[in-house]
Amino acid sequence: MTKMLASVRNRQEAEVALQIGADIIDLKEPSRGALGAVETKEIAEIVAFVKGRRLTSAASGDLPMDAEAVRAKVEELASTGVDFIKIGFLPSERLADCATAVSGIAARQKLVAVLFADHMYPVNVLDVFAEAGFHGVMIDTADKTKGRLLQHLSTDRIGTFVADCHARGLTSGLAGSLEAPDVPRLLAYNPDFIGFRGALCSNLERGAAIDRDAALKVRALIPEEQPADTQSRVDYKLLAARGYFPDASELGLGTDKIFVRDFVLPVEIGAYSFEHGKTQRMRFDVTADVLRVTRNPEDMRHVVSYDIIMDGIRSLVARGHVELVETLAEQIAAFVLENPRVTNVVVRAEKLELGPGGVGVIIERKQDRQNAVRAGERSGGQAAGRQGQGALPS
Ligand SMILES: O=C[C@H](O)COP(=O)(O)O
Repeated sequence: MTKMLASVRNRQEAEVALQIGADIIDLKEPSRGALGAVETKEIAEIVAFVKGRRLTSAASGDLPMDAEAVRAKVEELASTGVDFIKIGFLPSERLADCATAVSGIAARQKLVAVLFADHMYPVNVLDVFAEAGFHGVMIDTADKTKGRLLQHLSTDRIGTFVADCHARGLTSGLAGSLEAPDVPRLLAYNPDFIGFRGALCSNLERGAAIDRDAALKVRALIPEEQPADTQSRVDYKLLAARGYFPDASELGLGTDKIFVRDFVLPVEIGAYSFEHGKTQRMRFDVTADVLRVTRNPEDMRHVVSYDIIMDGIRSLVARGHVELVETLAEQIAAFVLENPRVTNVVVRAEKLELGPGGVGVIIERKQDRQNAVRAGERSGGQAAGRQGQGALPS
């Protein structure tokens, strides 16, 4: 399951992170940059205060790409007893040397490399960290004034990054001025953790103190692991009030329809030879019946995001040439129905360049409850198209 990482700057904030149930308490001083370090002595004190109740991590500071400087700082942080050390890597011809310089430490301490979505890296960058024995790799943004993670990387590339990490035995993390609506979109790709600072503060102001209510809202968007015995005596109403919807059909609130209309994309599609090796415009309309989970929808916990449908269509289209519109329509329907809250979906897939008007297909598919429960149990997330290489800007 995906864990929630909360970046805190001191013990008071660590206490709030503990109370709201963050899975990883990450020590970072936001006024000192994207990976600003908290004083080492304070890190040790906060780790002692947390006392194993949660995982802890610490940011290394914005280090120069100098092997000895990186090694010395990481060694210093390892003495604090923190579970993970996050080390920022800027693109540099010395990046591999810096990673290798801490491989000895990686044998006894979990190290997480942080790459920045607003920088460009060589395509083999994940291999460097896997070979140096890193525990994981995380993408964040370096310049917090220049947009959210999803403004730098498409969900498709994020999905590829997560899959590429997993293929190398690395855990994967995502962060970068994330906001609440980003969360379900990112959960769909099953990253190992998602990290927040700004979203935990009032008005998304990452330099301000953590706001308990804002942090609780983010927490509620990321399903928590339930103790094994909760299944038999689960109270759906209570869980729903806390933001978890293991089986929304139990709530008896019926369904609403969400839709994506006139979504036009260039697609490699067609059975004719003249349709190969090029794209043609297609229009997609999708309407999904979604089980309601509350009478008063107020935030992202209560909805199925139409962004996820658009992300899914983009990912499926990015897989490459498809012969038939029927095939693509089925794939879109299957993807939408992977969400356990969707009971029915209508997909209209239309080629726009073959006739005087559009040509295509409309299909309607229903949820198979058995499959829905299995899909929900599997991951709590859904994603289409996790293929390809080079997820990071290169
Ligand atoms: O490690 C995660 C970060 O602290 C994210 O910070 P941010 O949400 O302000 O970009």
